[in-house]
Amino acid sequence: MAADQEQEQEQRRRLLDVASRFPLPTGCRFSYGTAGFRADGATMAPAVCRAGILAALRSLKLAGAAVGIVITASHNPIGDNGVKIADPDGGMMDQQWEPFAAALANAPDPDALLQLVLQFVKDEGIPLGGHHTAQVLLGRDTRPTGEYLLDAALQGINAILGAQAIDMGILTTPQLHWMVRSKNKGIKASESDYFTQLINSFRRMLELLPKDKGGDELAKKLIVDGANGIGGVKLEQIKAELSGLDIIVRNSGKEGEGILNHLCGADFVQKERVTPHGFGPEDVGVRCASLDGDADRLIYFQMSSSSDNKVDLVDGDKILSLFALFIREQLDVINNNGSQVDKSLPARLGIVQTAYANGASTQFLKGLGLEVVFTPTGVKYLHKKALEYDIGIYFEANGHGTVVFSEDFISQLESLSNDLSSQAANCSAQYHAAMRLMAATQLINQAVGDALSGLLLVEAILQYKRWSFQNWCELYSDLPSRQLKVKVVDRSSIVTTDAETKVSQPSSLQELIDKETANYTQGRCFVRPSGTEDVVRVYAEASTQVEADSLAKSVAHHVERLLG
Ligand SMILES: CC(=O)N[C@H]1[C@@H](OP(=O)(O)O)O[C@H](CO)[C@@H](O)[C@@H]1O
Ligand SMILES: [Mg+2]
Repeated sequence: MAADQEQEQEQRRRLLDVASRFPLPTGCRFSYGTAGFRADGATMAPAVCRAGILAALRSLKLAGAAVGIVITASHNPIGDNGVKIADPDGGMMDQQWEPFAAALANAPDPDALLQLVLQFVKDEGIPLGGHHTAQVLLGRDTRPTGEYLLDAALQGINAILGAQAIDMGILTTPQLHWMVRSKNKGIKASESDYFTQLINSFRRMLELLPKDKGGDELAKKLIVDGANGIGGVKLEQIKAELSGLDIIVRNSGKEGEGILNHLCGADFVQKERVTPHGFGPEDVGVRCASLDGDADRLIYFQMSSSSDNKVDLVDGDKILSLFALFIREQLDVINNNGSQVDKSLPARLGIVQTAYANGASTQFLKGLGLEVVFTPTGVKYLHKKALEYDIGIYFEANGHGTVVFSEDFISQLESLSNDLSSQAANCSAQYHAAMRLMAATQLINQAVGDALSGLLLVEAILQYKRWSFQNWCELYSDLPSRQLKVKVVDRSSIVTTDAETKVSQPSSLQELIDKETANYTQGRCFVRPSGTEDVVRVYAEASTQVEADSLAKSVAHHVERLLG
């Protein structure tokens, strides 16, 4: 008993101590946004330290399962930084904990922080006091404030008795998520295990290419814009082992090559529709890809003319469409093979998009007979929805996305592959389709969207289909669209519904949007408060660029007038 009381005292002392080492500056307020906390890197230490406390508590609550912390601000400017927490399955932290995360980050003084933690552990039944272990894996990107913030996170984790922090080094966001997921599955979880899995499954995909299709070989050259972030660094490490591809990394993050996310990266190229820094006329006609600063976003592009720097863009919606076509094709081969009717693989395939998905992509996917559903913006919503299917494919237009397979589906696929491999059928189309799906489950990062693994799956599928960039780009034509940002006094005064496609408050705003939209052919427009910036976002689509611009502009005026 006395020992228990001592432990309890020690726990309180540690929490008070760490909170006084990272005081919250007056007037500072953190909100848990679409992807964790994000702000000027120099101001982030209190929030990151408290995220460390939170991650350790989360691990304690979940019987010591490993939880992850990534220190990154993704595509934001180099001066910013942020922190995201990964749950034991490798996905984003359970949303039910977000209010506590925000309250903890904003606790005004050490005593308030202690009381908050004590109340929370009581409510949640978390075994505080050092009798149980907790484990937190940490990773960070290449930002200059990363090391200092990593130390703040370590101090936060170490303030919880029984918690162990493991620094996994400088990583892409999806690498850390993959490590957390693998560790909790009891499989090898180091960086070299991650690379081996990617390289081997990519090789298997190429070994399974149809030999009899004919036609031109796909150009092997691929130029990757690494956004001067961590993704380019990692790709440089493995590119020599990727047979069948000739990868050139630009904006690779090497000293002197440029500034993180500045005039480069997936966010820049997708929004501006121009070439990133470091690309020029000699690259016309070459397949190119862009990653974002922490390599969880992927887009493709190609320059079509040397007279300007405009690009043809393949965004997340088209990557999703490519994955959907490929997976559906393999399922069709497996299930419609006349000679093996007894061997089928029933699978519910679901496509998950947000309101930002280009309307043409949704129409294309629905036209294929696929089930398409919508969630609010943010991977945490999309991923969760995708898990409801045997195979769930989700992407945001900006290039965040992945494919998830249910455990049940994977075990059925495994047993089907085993059955077929032991029969004369092992050279059949059905067997190859099953093997391709198996390789895809290994290649794609099922924890979270991953630009590196996504890129390799794209490349394998393009080779499988013998599609050039142009073939892919012409799958459907994007509807012209426009995104605008509006500064308002309080963006939280806008409340949305129906996966953010409608405004419920102020109600007069939705009436105005409807009235404006009705004036345009193929018009679609919605507004929502951003979860990462202090702005209201306006999105509009219409049959011409001029109309999309004009619709966005008139709705932005209404937002300004009502809330500015
Ligand atoms: C329109 C848009 O691109 N929104 C982005 C952006 O969220 P906002 O809540 O819109 O600020 O950042 C998120 C995190 O990176 C990303 O998931 C999302 O897609
Ligand atoms: Mg990112």
